[in-house]
Amino acid sequence: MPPILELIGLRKRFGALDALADVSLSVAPGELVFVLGPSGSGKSTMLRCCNLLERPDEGAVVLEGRDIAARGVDLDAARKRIGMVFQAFNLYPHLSALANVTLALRKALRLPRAEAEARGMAALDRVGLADKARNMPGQLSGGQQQRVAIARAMALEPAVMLFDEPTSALDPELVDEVLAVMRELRAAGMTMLVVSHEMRFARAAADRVVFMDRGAVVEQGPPERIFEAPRSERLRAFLSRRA
Ligand SMILES: Nc1ncnc2c1ncn2[C@@H]1O[C@H](COP(=O)(O)OP(=O)(O)OP(=O)(O)O)[C@@H](O)[C@H]1O
Repeated sequence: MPPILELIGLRKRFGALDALADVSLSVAPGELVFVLGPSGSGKSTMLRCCNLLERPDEGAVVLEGRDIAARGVDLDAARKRIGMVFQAFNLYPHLSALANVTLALRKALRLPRAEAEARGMAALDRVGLADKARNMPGQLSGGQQQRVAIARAMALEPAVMLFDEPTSALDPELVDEVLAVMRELRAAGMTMLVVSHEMRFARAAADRVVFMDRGAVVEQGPPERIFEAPRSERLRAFLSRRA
């Protein structure tokens, strides 16, 4: 099957720093690719290049067969195909859980209110929060807020979902409920690119683990190979620091 998302030769500099040195990565439909690496290795920058929140200096971001990093591409249209979930949930505090989800549907997809609400309720139901639809974010736990953010991204029915440290802002006891929702999404066939430090999740749910260091993909493979038989010295050192 052709990749749904392909990064080809991405480079990104911030001043003198090569945040991405030459990153290529392809993600197959339905695949969950887990990205790990030390702080500052370029994981977030790579993820943000996928939806052009950062514009790469060089390289292509091929989404569903089209380079969306090329000049003249309608970025709004391309971004509707990519959902993103951030470490900070970024919900509007003055809008209910349902309104946070439907706002994107009404603005981005221009759905009529009734249709947006029906789709929004279905998305909240999938993350187990149908009964909290009318709650304001302040009336939800951090884990519940992140599940609303996942519902918001998912409701757009994107081709790919990007997760940037989705559980890092959560109290430890709330992490599992968010990871469980992500596992269900994967089981439902969603294509996911996940930057996280949750190694347990990588072992249990990733199809492939990608190790980045100093702006480059150093090593990648199935989780059991990456964790049990790392090949590069840099990955071995990284894993031993985290053991
Ligand atoms: N907007 C920016 N301006 C300048 N430097 C930046 C910018 N964004 C990222 N960087 C730098 O680029 C490098 C890669 O950052 P990035 O956030 O992609 O790393 P990361 O692997 O996601 O790190 P972490 O695990 O700490 O989130 C870092 O040295 C960072 O300081």
